[in-house]
Amino acid sequence: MINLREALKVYFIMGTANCMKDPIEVLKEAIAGGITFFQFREKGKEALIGEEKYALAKKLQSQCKEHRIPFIVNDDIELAIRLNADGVHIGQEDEPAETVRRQIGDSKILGVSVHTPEEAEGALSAGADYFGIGPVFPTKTKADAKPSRGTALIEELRSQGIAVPIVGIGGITSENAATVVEAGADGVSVITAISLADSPLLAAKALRKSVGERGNHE
Ligand SMILES: Cc1ncsc1CCOP(=O)(O)O
Ligand SMILES: C=C1C=NC(C)=NC1=N
Repeated sequence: MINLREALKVYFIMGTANCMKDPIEVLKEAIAGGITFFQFREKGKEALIGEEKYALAKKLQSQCKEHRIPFIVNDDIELAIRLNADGVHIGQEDEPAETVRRQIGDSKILGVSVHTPEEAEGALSAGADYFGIGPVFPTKTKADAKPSRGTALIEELRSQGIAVPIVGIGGITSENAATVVEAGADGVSVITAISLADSPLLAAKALRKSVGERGNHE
């Protein structure tokens, strides 16, 4: 099993809706820039479905495999199982985490979005391997995102002694990423900071640097 806390440092999430360029090219550059974890999140009105979605996911998964980067699927459990993906990420509105854990088995990674201490409690008892907490900062990428709450919940969970791996998400860039990690997150999860960057490579590099800096605060 990988060291999830380490792997969650720079967690890139994307689907066709988040890219202007070819998603395969965007992921190639993001990997070259140093992302450490990838989630295929195909959502929105023009989202691919069926065999087209599967074919793109397979190509993105093979790029991740080549560079030993965990490949996670958002929401679509069936696709994750068909691909033998490294895991899935689910929200509170999806199937209950207990059900998903049973479907994917214990060796796969289960990520859960949480917005309150109660949701965190529930996710933990369901066997979540990491939490996605956000939106930390305002974001336009997820239309139905809840109001941004900064790092309050991350700090609250850490003060309660909850040690589970956590990534912050929502409006994160290389400018504000360090504050998310300083608040107690193990890493940051981004969509547009990388997917819409002129150079996804340089964007990933800058994020890696800003997250890695926590170690240099000695
Ligand atoms: C999927 C998701 N969940 C909470 S905010 C968000 C969107 C994050 O996108 P961006 O990194 O572009 O703000
Ligand atoms: C909504 C989300 C929250 N967090 C993560 C890591 N992924 C998501 N899709």
